[in-house]
Amino acid sequence: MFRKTLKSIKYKDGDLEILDQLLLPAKSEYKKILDVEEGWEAIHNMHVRGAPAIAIVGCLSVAVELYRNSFDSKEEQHDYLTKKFDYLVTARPTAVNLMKEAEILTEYSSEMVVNSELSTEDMRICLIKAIEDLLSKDINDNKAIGTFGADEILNGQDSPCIILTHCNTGSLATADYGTALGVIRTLHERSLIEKVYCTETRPYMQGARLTAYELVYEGIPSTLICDSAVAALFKNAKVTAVVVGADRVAANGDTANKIGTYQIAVLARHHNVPFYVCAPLSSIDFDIKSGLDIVIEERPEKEMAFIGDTRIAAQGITCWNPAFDVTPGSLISGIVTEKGVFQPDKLEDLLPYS
Ligand SMILES: CSC[C@H]1O[C@H](OP(=O)(O)O)[C@H](O)[C@@H]1O
Repeated sequence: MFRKTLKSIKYKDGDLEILDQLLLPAKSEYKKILDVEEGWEAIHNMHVRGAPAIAIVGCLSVAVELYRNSFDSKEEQHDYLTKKFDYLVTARPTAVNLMKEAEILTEYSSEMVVNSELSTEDMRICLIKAIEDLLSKDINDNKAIGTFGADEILNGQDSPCIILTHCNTGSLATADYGTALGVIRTLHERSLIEKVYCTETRPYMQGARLTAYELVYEGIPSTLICDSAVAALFKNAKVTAVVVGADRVAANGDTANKIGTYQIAVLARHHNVPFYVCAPLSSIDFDIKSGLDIVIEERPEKEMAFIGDTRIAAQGITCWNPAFDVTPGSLISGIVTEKGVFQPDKLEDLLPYS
């Protein structure tokens, strides 16, 4: 029986399962994550994907191990945690969220090592709780992004919107509700969506397989388009705004996001369509000055040259398969975060929150 769900992550008391997104939309099956190694593999092979979901599943896979283990000292526990996160962050290089959460948790752990009032067991319990809290924090952040983004797009008007989105930034890319797709959900909750257009998003097909699945599941009026149809859409439809996610935002507002985002931003500028990046603060990397310094992951040729087990590209052709591209801040109308909407060149205003 095909049981529809949008819950990308199921977690309770040290038991972790992920919705296997390589099987969607045909199959809705959960995959157990029994340790950090399996967490790394699920992220690296994209059984789970999406910058926030990657961070949450990575951290929860550490919580799974902390649940099962006990330690002879706080120093031993800190070393264990550090080694696990050093390994996890190698699963995929572009999204910054997991790296940031790893830094925060490792810092928290080192503070507990020197806190004589805390036992080794206290430290283990505190670390597990800090990781488990990421789930509810992500959902709350996404709801705030949804509200700020919807208010920004509406700009005081109350006429239904036509929105274009790229890739998947919904419940399947986060703990729930989503970032850019969270803005769409908020507009839909206010009955202010006329139509959502989502791109297929080759080659992993996040749009056709995941975003379309979420939009249909929520009953949001929507249409799927080829990645190559965006210019024609802007020419033929009055698109109110484009909303996309982010994997890493540099200090100057340049944003790495799914491949194809940059060309949509160029087209949006040409057609005077507002273009918004929607992302939590954990996607902003103030240590990176500009998009030039963002590492862009290249995925295996097979993911581009095949659909399932069927080869679609001519034998012998080489493929270039970057998973992301960088949109310059100059093409971004605003960066929608859980703290509000910020101009790409004014992200330093977010530093007090970071
Ligand atoms: C909620 S941000 C999701 C972000 O991650 C996606 O990449 P991938 O599917 O390869 O993990 C895409 O860039 C989305 O914008």
